[in-house]
Amino acid sequence: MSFGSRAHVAMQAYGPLCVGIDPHSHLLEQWGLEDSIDGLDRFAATCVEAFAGKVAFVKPQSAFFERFGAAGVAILERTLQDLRHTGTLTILDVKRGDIGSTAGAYADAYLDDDAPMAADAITVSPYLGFGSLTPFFAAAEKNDAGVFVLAFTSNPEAIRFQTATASSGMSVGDEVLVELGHANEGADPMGSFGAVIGATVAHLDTQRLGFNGPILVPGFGAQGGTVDDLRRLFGDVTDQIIPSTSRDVLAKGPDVATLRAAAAATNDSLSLL
Ligand SMILES: O=C(O)c1cc(=O)[nH]c(=O)n1[C@@H]1O[C@H](COP(=O)(O)O)[C@@H](O)[C@H]1O
Repeated sequence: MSFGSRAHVAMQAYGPLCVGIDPHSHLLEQWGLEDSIDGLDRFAATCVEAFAGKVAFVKPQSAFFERFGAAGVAILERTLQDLRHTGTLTILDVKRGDIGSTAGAYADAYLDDDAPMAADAITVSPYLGFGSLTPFFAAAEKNDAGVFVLAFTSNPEAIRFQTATASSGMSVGDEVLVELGHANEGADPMGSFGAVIGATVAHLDTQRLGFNGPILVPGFGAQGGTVDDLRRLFGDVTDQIIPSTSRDVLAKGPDVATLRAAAAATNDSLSLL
């Protein structure tokens, strides 16, 4: 089944929430863990225990694993493998993007079903041109995986760049959404090629949101995005959105039941959308 279909099923079963696994050093400390490989290992294993089979999506943030070098990356690999086939889909947050031939190697690393680091979906950056992402789309299609392309990100610096006018006359971010519409054409109930749009964005042209794909919405929670913001920004397409929060839920750890309850409460708050 395609990633878009699997995402649709998971959202129906568990609600739309994505919980990010972002092992910040201050969270490790807050959980009574050392800022070390052993601490990272315990943190990631606790997240898997808390969220596997309980939420639709989990999004490990690669940077927090990479900071420990190869040993950290090995823990990321294990985390992704432990989440496979639990009903919870993995979105590996790596924000990759490069010239096409190199993009192909990144696609092999993360989207090939047999790769040690295989995820259900990854985040990618379109700033080498939307066309440079073709190898990611091809690999995703072949492996029933998904791709989330940065469109309007949650950080305050983004707006000057992503709302700039491209040579097409559209903003850079809108061009990403239009291209995603082409990539998802004909998919039912939802395509596998998504956008990343922050919950903190001031304004969105809702006409551009009908691109028939999932919308990953970080910035919800710790960065200030609220359920009201989701309603304001995504009005007619709230059934496409995957609100994502990391610190807001993770701060409730390390107790597994408390983490689970925090994710469930957040999912409940989203049922009002
Ligand atoms: O691609 C992302 O997930 C992402 C895009 C974006 O626009 N903003 C954003 O915060 N993120 C990621 O989402 C997570 C947000 O974490 P919290 O602010 O703790 O919920 C981090 O891992 C960010 O790297």
